[in-house]
Amino acid sequence: MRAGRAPAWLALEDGSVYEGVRVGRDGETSGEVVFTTVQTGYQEVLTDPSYRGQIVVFTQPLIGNYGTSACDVESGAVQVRGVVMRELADDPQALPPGVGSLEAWLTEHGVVGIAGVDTRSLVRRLRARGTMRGFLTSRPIERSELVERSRRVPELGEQSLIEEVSPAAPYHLGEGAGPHVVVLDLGVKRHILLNLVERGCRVTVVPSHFTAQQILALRPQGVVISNGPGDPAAARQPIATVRGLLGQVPLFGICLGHQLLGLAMGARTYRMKFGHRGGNHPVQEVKTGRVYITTHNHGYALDESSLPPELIVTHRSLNDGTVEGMRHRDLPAWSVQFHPEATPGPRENVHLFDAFVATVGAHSGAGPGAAGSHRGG
Ligand SMILES: NC(=O)CC[C@H](N)C(=O)O
Repeated sequence: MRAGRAPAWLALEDGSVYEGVRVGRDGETSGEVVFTTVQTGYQEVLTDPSYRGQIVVFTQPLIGNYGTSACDVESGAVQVRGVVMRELADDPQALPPGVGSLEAWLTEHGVVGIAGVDTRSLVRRLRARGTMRGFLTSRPIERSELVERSRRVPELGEQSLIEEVSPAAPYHLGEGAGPHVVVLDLGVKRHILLNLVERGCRVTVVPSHFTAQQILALRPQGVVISNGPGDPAAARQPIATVRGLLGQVPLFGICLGHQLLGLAMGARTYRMKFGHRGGNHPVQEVKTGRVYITTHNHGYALDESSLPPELIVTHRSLNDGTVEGMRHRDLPAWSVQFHPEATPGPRENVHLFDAFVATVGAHSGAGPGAAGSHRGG
């Protein structure tokens, strides 16, 4: 990292303050401080709408070493509230010609960041005490005031994060000959949409306030309930929507969508101590015993003891036993807590999109989603 950078500070609600150097925009920001163990894929993380409201700490000590690209984004904006790293790779000579630097990209997107932080100690603290709220600034402020500001940050459940990332109006993608799939967009990652389009689906993306009736009126053959930010239990309208869709059309829930499927059926979610975020989480498929290395980004999970008997657990985390996937015993509805689109991360679960598209095809010809009754997506 180049010398002579301006200072910056990160304060946590437990009273600790980390000093480092400023990266990105001059200014201040605040949010829930979480860490991810991805080794590559910093742009995918920073643009994933599920991180809305959060300041992300990278455990990988060197960030930015392969620059930035327009393909590696999960949405049109940087979604995190702030970024924390050990070392920023900021030597422009080290990048191939034409490849932009991470710092220029962060500055362009108005992101406030800090580097030079002992991220190992910070992550150990977050693991020991649990996720905490934080305040990040490049302006010198009294230490007690820094900590006080971190304590004033609203909890995720008190913020309308889904509304911030969901589109204002429906839109269409894909012109393939495959099924018509509606995506309830609660902050969907771009690569979930691309996986559907690549499989020939005609996709209608709808805003988070769409009701089950509005969605069924579009005559979908399948519905994907997307990932998204915040506390799932606070997402009242989407929970009601999932309840109304269940049994009417095949459903596939991803991450937040998985939690909402459980909540819609009366299960409970809880806030995890420090969550799962990374590209290296082992998940076991219950039926086969097979272990997959998967991409995660969740701070909440379904309480297995609260699941109704109709919901069968299909996947569990090998790190801590968290429910990572489930299916409905009788209806075409299933979900995963991890990210099958795998951006960033191992692609070994993209076959779940094949399974969904095949199920959607198999259910066409009966009910409101009949292929022949589709009026154009
Ligand atoms: N990636 C997601 O969809 C995250 C879901 C939810 N906001 C959580 O943190 O658990």
